[in-house]
Amino acid sequence: MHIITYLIKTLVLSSEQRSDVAEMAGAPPFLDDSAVEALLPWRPLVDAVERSLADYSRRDGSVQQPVRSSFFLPPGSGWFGSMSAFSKSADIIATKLVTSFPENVNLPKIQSTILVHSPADGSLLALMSGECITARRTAAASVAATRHLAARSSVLAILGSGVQARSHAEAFLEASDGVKEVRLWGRNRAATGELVESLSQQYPAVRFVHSESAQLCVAGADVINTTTASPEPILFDSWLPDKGVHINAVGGKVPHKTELEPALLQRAAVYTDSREGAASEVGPVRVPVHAEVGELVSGSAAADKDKISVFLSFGMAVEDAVAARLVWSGYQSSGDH
Ligand SMILES: NC(=O)C1=CN([C@@H]2O[C@H](COP(=O)(O)OP(=O)(O)OC[C@H]3O[C@@H](n4cnc5c(N)ncnc54)[C@H](O)[C@@H]3O)[C@@H](O)[C@H]2O)C=CC1
Ligand SMILES: O=C(O)C1=NCCCC1
Repeated sequence: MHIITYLIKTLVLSSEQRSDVAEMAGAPPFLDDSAVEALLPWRPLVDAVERSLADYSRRDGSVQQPVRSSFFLPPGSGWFGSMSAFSKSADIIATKLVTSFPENVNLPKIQSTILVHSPADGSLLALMSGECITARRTAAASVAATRHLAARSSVLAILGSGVQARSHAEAFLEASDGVKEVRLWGRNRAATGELVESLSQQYPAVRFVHSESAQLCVAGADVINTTTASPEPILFDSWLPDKGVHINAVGGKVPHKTELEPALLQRAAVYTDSREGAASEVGPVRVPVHAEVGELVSGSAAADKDKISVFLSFGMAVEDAVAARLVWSGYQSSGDH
């Protein structure tokens, strides 16, 4: 449904008037999260995000993406970010307006809307709810990084039990081969139990473990995904071996990466999505970046196999753009307009 149409229909008009407005032509459609979810299959998304990382890292103009602008809202509990990118290969411009309100109870803590523009003539093509895209493209970036950095993905550990925890479990199970066991630990025991139960029903062939502690969860895991909003470290250096583990560090206190103990970051080989993004948001612990994941994808840099690897995922607008392209193309060919 068109967003202007929707707003007018639901807020102002009588039922007869509503059907007249529904016929109004030319307004860009608004795709809500259930529409987006139905048009965003995992494997094409992971492939598209992986390619977007490589396109970005080439710095050849095929991706235009300024560092996102953001600000905190007084009294400091909220954050607003504006992130735009053009992707030549996806032939799209996308702008995501995103907020983080960690104290929200009845609303998602991360909320967003995406505006999709045509690079051919600048017209506004569509508006999309950004929550599903954010959940999925972030997990897709972790799967893409894991493809290039992990020796194995047989045992997966996920710290956290929220939106990103679920999307990471789904992304690995849908788009990564060889996952046999998924362990989950979350500070909120009840929410973690519910997530384990729900995933067990969704993927009956996979072994899910509700871990008693974060340390037990990560012991012996091949891939660790940290997906909490914790402002303090939840993953510690002494818990992990010298090498043979890959970590996707996704969460933290927005916008900084705060989930990993500094000693762990300092001894790991650190990778990121964007050096510029990392430089503006990494927080107080400064570590050298070995490579961007996109450089690994394109082969212009090689992974350091002698160390634990950490992918510091800050989130990039070009990931939203290629996800929005999949949704938009699916919508156009669905006949649902
Ligand atoms: N890198 C990226 O591109 C993106 C990163 N994020 C970040 O990922 C994190 C998770 O986001 P969502 O899953 O959407 O949020 P959510 O609110 O659905 O889940 C947050 C999880 O963190 C846990 N948590 C909160 N405080 C904690 C603490 N002090 N110690 C341990 N666990 C704690 C909660 O129990 C919950 O399991 C956030 O930090 C968010 O900013 C979100 C979207 C994109
Ligand atoms: O890239 C994103 O989208 C986000 N990144 C940091 C936290 C909020 C959402």
